[in-house]
Amino acid sequence: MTLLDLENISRRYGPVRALDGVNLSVATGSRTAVVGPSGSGKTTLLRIIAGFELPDTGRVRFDGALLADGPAGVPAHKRGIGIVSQDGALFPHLSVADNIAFGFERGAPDREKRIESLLEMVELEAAMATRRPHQLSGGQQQRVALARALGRRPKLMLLDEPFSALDTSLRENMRKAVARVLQAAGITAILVTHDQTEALSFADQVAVLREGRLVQAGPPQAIYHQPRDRETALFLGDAVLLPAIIKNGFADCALGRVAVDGDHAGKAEIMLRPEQIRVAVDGATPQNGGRVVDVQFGGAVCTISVALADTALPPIVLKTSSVALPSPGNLVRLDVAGKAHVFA
Ligand SMILES: Nc1ncnc2c1ncn2[C@@H]1O[C@H](COP(=O)(O)OP(=O)(O)OP(=O)(O)O)[C@@H](O)[C@H]1O
Repeated sequence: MTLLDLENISRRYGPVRALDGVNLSVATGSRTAVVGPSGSGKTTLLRIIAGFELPDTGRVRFDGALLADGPAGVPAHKRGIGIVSQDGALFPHLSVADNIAFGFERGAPDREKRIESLLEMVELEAAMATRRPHQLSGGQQQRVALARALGRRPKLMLLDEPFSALDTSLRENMRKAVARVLQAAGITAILVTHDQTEALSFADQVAVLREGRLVQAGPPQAIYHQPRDRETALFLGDAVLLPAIIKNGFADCALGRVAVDGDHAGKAEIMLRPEQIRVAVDGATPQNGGRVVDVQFGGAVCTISVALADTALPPIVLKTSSVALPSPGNLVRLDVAGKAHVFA
């Protein structure tokens, strides 16, 4: 079932088209991640859903109600949509408990019990309730911000880069914790992030914006392996791009004969994710491999550049483990796993 439906949303700021005809559906109970380069319209989209901004044209439907129809709309505080921002935006002069209870309806019964259960939900100790925000770590502050937003019992939670101020390991823990909490509470979520890995691991739908347009939306695996175009492919991760001739489900390219998706025939560009190409130091011949021209040791994941035989293409960049790492000058065998993607 659809909880949120964005229909042809456009928004301009003077000459800037922040959003241009965006259509997006969000299913009840799902997690959507919105990604895109800086200035592509992510925050504007979130603010339009929250009700802090109204579209120039287009409709926002939420839970059976029309929240915005062009510049006419329901105000943010009447939408029942929660939001957690980058800095958490806690009230510095209020205790954790008072911050959390801020969202409760006036004279709410069971105040203390609800605070306690929200703290538990976001995995914070009850003893934290009396602290002030400045006495908490960044991760703890974000958990309180999430508890405060959950306290309003929203059907939809908007997460605007809520992990970006945290360091890498804490980020990952928080992302998992937030996903767990939202799932347990049955709350639909939309996350805006700059971090592609975060988007791909958090969401069951990834929406890619570019210059105010929705380029592609779909499950993370599909977006990653079958991106609409070269730009989206490179935005979401490293990619090996090769010219090829396609025939009967196979591509002839500088890596030899490679299975491809789709039913394209003729000249095309194909894409492989580097992890689809296995590097072996044994059994290499010029027909099934290439020569290592550069090795970057990186601990668990190392990067090697390989010049393919009989081609003027620049060396391809691959990832490999530090075990049996080749050296520059070695001839290596390259085996492709899975199918290459063809840009139609
Ligand atoms: N209030 C505003 N007035 C004028 N221009 C604006 C305003 N808000 C956003 N813009 C412009 O609209 C475009 C989209 O901005 P938006 O903040 O939505 O992008 P974003 O994808 O969230 O970017 P970032 O990743 O850098 O946060 C940008 O070109 C921005 O400069």
